[in-house]
Amino acid sequence: MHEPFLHRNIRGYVLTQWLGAGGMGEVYQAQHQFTRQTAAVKVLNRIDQVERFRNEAYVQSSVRHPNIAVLFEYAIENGIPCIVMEYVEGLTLERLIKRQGALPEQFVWKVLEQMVDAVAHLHANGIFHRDLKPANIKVTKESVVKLLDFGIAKAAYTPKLTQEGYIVGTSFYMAPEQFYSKGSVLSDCWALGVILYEMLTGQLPFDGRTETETRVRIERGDYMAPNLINPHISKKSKRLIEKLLQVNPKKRISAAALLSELRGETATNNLLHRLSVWVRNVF
Ligand SMILES: Nc1ncnc2c1ncn2[C@@H]1O[C@H](COP(=O)(O)OP(=O)(O)OP(=O)(O)O)[C@@H](O)[C@H]1O
Repeated sequence: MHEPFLHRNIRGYVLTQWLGAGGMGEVYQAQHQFTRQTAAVKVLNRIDQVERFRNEAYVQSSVRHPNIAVLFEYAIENGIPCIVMEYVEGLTLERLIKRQGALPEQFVWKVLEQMVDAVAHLHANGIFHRDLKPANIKVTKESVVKLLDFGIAKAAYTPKLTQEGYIVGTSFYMAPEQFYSKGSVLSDCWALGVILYEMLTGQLPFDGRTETETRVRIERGDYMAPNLINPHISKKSKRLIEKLLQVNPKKRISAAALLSELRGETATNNLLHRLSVWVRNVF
């Protein structure tokens, strides 16, 4: 394994362990030489991705939420951009589902509520994540959820990162409208529906033998009823999946409305949520 930055010191953080490599760079676990604070350091290894990397840092630093990994700093070390962020222990939801298959419904609800809370917070701040998938979500031993990856998130100041017609996101989790470059924050809600289905059944709702077959199924909203795979799924979960996997984004439930529903709140509270967002924006 090639681990070019292992043992290096980046802004006082000594890189102690290689965690993995993503589309843009290598991620290491690190420890601060004086404070002993643990961090994760992402080192850019594709110079053509520098705009995207900066965007990731910009988006991640502009939000503060208990279910979103905190960015500590953006550093340039010997000309190489690095992101120093909160280290999140635990497993990605992807590993958890691969290991366990369908997850217990009570646990799924706990995970879902935290995911939706984080996504509603992003949306309230004008951020569209665009790449929600189990590999970008970590769950700790205490069942705390953290969103990790903001590489292709879109905020108001995000530069145009993709070429015209280039599809952004991972196709299994993509909403129908994203194939036509018409994605919006509601496309994140579709991805939440796919993730919810996967957590409850251990299977993807739209999984064709080819990319085209997957796309056709997504565009038709053609998925097997989740209770045919897992008969223990409650009616409430099934209804939520239906509300999220609506082909027409106008008919899809928003993250804020879903959060209220999960918390058993009323439409009044939904209004209060919108009011608190408005107040935050005034300040
Ligand atoms: N803050 C973090 N704390 C702990 N582990 C992390 C953190 N950020 C990333 N990782 C881990 O590092 C590895 C690489 O992450 P990275 O986000 O670069 O890639 P990816 O999600 O696999 O791919 P891509 O960026 O292309 O979607 C993954 O195993 C990921 O779980």
